[in-house]
Amino acid sequence: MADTFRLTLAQLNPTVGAFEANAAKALDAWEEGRRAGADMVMLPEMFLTGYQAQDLVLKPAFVQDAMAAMERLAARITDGPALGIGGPYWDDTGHYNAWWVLRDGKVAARILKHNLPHEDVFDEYRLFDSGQISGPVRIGAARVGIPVCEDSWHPEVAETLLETGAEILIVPNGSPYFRDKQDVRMNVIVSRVVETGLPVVYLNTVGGQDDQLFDGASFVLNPHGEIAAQLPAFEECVTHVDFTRGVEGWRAVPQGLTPQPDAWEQDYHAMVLGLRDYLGKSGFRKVVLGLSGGVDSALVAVIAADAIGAENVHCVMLPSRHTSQGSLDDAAALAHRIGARLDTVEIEGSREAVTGALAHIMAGTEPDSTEENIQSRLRGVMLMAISNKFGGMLLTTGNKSEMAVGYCTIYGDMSGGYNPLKDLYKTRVFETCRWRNANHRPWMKGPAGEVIPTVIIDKPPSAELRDNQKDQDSLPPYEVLDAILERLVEDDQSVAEIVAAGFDRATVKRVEHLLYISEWKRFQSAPGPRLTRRAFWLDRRYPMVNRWRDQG
Ligand SMILES: Nc1ncnc2c1ncn2[C@@H]1O[C@H](COP(=O)(O)OP(=O)(O)OC[C@H]2O[C@@H]([n+]3cccc(C(=O)O)c3)[C@H](O)[C@@H]2O)[C@@H](O)[C@H]1O
Ligand SMILES: Nc1ncnc2c1ncn2[C@@H]1O[C@H](COP(=O)(O)OP(=O)(O)OP(=O)(O)O)[C@@H](O)[C@H]1O
Ligand SMILES: NC(=O)CC[C@H](N)C(=O)O
Repeated sequence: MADTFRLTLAQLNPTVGAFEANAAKALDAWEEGRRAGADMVMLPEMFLTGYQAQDLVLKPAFVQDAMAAMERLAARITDGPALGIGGPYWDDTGHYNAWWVLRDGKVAARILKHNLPHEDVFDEYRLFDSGQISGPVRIGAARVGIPVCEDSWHPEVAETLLETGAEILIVPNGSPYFRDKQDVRMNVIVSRVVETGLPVVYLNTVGGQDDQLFDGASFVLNPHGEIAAQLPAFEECVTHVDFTRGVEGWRAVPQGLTPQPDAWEQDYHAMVLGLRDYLGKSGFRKVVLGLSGGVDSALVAVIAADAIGAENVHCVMLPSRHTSQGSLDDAAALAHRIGARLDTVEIEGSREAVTGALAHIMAGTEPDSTEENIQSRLRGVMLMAISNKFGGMLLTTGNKSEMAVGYCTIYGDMSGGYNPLKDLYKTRVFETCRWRNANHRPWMKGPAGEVIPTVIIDKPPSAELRDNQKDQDSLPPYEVLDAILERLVEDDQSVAEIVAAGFDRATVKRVEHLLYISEWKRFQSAPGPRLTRRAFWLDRRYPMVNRWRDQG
């Protein structure tokens, strides 16, 4: 019997619901594997339907369609390697998240996911039944055991596979990104390697789906934890891994390891890919955004230029009487540096028209945030008109600090279809601008160099909705605000714990209050790429009506 086994890893980007396009990608990878003499070509979890398909997999017509597409794909897998690919499977016993092994024109095996994730962004108890643990499958000279994603996060499935004769573990994944997740995965898989003494192949999906990013970064570990292959993060890649059998069993032949990005590059790439895929997969090619001369819209414009090319980014400066010359100059400099179109639309005339029309109702009242918000909403009206007319999606720019405390105007600057900064705290916005000015990568479509003028990064943030307004008039300094928010949101700390860590109690209570009273705003906010374990959406599901406050 041959003592070699060649596995093709297809770290590819599917689109939810695009069965034929996903099957075509799988088939291309299979052809590539066949040309390379592979024994098996492997695609990620639920690749045929795209992941996560959420409640679509509760719909009989969707699953029937997917299973029919799978049978059609199977019929084409002849005279070549086996093809492993994820897709739903329903029978009389239940509804499963399955990984299908196609060979010789038919379905050779279906591996049913046993452990269903039901934390953070996952709700698979609601969507699937837990499958019986399947035994290993013989492919060429090797018996492969197949834990499906979450199955590899617990010892049980891998142990059973070892006991039933598995020689190599291959894990198809739909593992969504959060910052430094790769370290978490590596620790999990090292545990499986240590427990079983088997080589483990970890293949992840790549691409954006709504708010979630799948970062690829697939890898292969040999017994004793040696990394034999490391694929790129956030990029598609098809590669072949050879295994040879020696006296100690199968080992992957080590190959070149793609360097992995640091946390700043990970987040930046996640924001770029998240935007590119959200636009591309929803059928958009262009964006429009309000460019204020401030740091948030500057970073969003650069992310957009990197995602879809500056020629597809339409920046609009919408000055009011409170807009400083500095803001006008800074917006112009930014647009010039990235090479994007910049138009100017004055809002002063329409502001006067709106306040005039309301004058008889507002008579006797004092100016307050009402008048400030009208400016913000007029910008939304103008920008949405440009979006409607020319077809670019409006990007909104509120960072995580602002979204957390509701420091943004509903139906005003919150207007827009996607928000690249939604999960990035303001202190990280500044740092990310500096990182992008100092770094350029081949996957960035925008220009290299100092694309964001340092004056934009260094000046005190201002909404410029009234004269001499600064964010710090309404909010604690961002270093303090973000530190408190991180403890409240990411770490679920109590008020007492935060105060014990040295923060002023009144400030902590104020931030807690603002966080809770703006839940409704976030409910109505645009989606954005998930960068942390606690993004505002599926990771953190809080009620909008909530009178509880931490008394600590
Ligand atoms: N629980 C709830 N469910 C449903 N609606 C609720 C609500 N609580 C208040 N509301 C409604 O929300 C309204 C208040 O919210 P909203 O109209 O957004 O206005 P509001 O939050 O009062 O003011 C906007 C804030 O965002 C700041 N800001 C910062 C940066 C940029 C920008 C910008 O616009 O460019 C703005 C601005 O300085 C101001 O502090 C109320 O009139 C009330 O009707
Ligand atoms: N004068 C303006 N021209 C164009 N867009 C504007 C203008 N002012 C605000 N906006 C839009 O509204 C968003 C909220 O901006 P604002 O300046 O009020 O607060 P910010 O959070 O400091 O954002 P930024 O750092 O981008 O200025 C901006 O990012 C921008 O998209
Ligand atoms: N799709 C899954 O089963 C996810 C498993 C695991 N919790 C992860 O995030 O990678």
